[in-house]
Amino acid sequence: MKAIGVLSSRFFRQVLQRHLVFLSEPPRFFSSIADARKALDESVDLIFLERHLEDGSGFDFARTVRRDPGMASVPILLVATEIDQALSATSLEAGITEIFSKYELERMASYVRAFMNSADVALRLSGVALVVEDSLPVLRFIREALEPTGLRVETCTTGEEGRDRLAEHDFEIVLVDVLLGGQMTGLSLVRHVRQNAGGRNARVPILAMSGMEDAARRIELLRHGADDFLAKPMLAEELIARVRNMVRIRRLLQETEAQRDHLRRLAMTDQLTGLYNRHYLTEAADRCISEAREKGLSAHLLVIDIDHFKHINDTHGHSLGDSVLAETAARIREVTGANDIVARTGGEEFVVLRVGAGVAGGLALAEAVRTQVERSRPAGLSVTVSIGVAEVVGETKQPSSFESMFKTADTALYQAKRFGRNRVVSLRD
Ligand SMILES: Nc1nc2c(ncn2[C@@H]2O[C@H](COP(=O)(O)OP(=O)(O)OP(=O)(O)O)[C@@H](O)[C@H]2O)c(=O)[nH]1
Repeated sequence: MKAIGVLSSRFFRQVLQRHLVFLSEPPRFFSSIADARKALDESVDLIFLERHLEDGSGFDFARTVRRDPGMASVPILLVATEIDQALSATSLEAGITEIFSKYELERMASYVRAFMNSADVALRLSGVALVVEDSLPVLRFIREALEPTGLRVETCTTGEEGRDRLAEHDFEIVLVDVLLGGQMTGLSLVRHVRQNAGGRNARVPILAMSGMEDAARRIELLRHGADDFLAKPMLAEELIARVRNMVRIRRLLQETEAQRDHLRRLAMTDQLTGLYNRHYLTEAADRCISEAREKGLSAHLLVIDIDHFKHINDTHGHSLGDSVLAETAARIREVTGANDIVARTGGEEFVVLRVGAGVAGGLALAEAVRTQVERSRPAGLSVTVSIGVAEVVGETKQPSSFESMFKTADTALYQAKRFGRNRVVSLRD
């Protein structure tokens, strides 16, 4: 961050510097407009200014800065002893960004910190921008404006070409001209992208551009899914600022969605085993069972309970008990399929719901779980499970629910425990 201070008082320079110690490079100071002008030959990100300078007024210097199109958006911060209406009006007219009293330099430091943060974010642009525009000079102008931000710019001259590129690659942002060379207009390209919901780039930010002062067309574009509109001829600074804002908003949205998905996964998952929890099971199972009924498919619900788990805990400790739970869950996962719902519903109890298996499908699955656990010796221990199965046969179309299937499977489990454990009992729901 390159800052300059155009200030006449040596004492005030020191005061200012003390408030700006967080800058990576200290500001370069000048007391005359003539010297400060020379400094503008190199790039400058921020200017501190006083009203009265050795060889003229600070306002004149601000006007000089603003006449340079490359410096149109550089913040100019005026520090003044007294702020009144006349000073504010002249400052505004001269292009000064903000006025701070010499007695509240902490407020100015906060402004500078916020500006640095936003400049940091701006620096991090990456990815590819697609520009669909049939004028080669405009394409060149956009490329030259955007590439220094870190975006790579891909260009094409017709809507058809744009549509094909959008189907093949992910873009950070799309800039589209309203009138294009081929059959497709900018509007039809915008509609194509937005109508293809769920498709690649369906939610990419779109900035429409046109030289026509046609409000109806602008509204139409925005209605069909363009996010912003820029009139030609464009200012490079405005183009960059809008693109940065759009990309930043999209990233915020993506981050929020990722956090939401993560929280959703956490809310439906059992932390110890990674299986679904009871909350998710009760929500999803009723939906699956009623779908099975409507389609005339069978459904099997298995309630799996580790035998004498209290004894395992008491003998080997709670931590080893946890390992037994996690490994038993992994063994159950090995013999179940991607369409089965597998959950841990309580301490040492697991549930599997399978839809669409044959008549003996539930029993076979339960046997597979039982033998897999027994054979694998979770955590190096001799562990067995008892399993109760509730079966709903497809063709009968009898009404059933998760609650009633769970009750039936629980009754079957109770019988399996009573008959000596390490076995499967199946009952019709
Ligand atoms: N390590 C561990 N133990 C748990 C967890 N949740 C519950 N338990 C323990 O699991 C044990 C369950 O014991 P019981 O319900 O008496 O059943 P059991 O000893 O398996 O006997 P049967 O089911 O009749 O074969 C209790 O000792 C609970 O403290 C857990 O997350 N980790």
